[in-house]
Amino acid sequence: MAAECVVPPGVVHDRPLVEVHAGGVDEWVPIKRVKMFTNAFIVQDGKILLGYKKRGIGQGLFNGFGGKVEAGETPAEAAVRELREEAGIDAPLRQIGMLSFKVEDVEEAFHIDIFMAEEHTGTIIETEEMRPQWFSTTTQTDGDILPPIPYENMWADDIFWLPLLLSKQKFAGRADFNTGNKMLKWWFGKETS
Ligand SMILES: COc1nc(N)nc2c1ncn2[C@H]1C[C@H](O)[C@@H](COP(=O)(O)OP(=O)(O)OP(=O)(O)O)O1
Repeated sequence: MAAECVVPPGVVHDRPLVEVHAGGVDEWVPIKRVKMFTNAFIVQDGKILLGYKKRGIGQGLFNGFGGKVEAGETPAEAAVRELREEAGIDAPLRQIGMLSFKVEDVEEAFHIDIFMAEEHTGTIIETEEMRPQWFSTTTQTDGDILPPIPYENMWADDIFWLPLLLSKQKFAGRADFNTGNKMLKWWFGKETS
């Protein structure tokens, strides 16, 4: 019999999920309030566009392009706006994932809708917030020009779910962090096809 899949509190999903990675301490920290964010990735021609965050949350790390969902916006509208603001481009974004993060001593949990597109229009530019850079999504060979995805310089959760995004599998998950950005407990799952 298949093991029961206990989806953590705060993880919003329409369809059944199967566990892919889980670990850490026994209990989830209770979530009282949630703040909505977006994060968007362009994946095309064997490469992924990431941005080096120059300020604010996640400064000094590479991430997708995104930010807070503003009043009156849908997450999809916010994702398009943030991609344009942070990288100067437009893309036919579609939602591929949902993540919930609770950081110790931060009252509001992060609810982040994750988007991706396989094409874009416009010229990629460096902005006040982000320095965009392409990375290779393929197995490295000596002839590769692009560097591999810099997981060592990204949020600790990314290595658990970014491979699901790259293989276009819908996913959801949660991680609880301490104030030093160390993951205390985590769970990531993908939709059953
Ligand atoms: C805790 O783990 C996280 N992992 C990942 N992969 N991404 C995260 C994590 N925590 C936050 N993020 C993402 C969510 C957003 O895309 C950004 C933060 O957005 P920001 O605060 O920069 O939002 P803006 O509206 O752009 O902010 P400004 O007020 O600076 O314009 O990080």
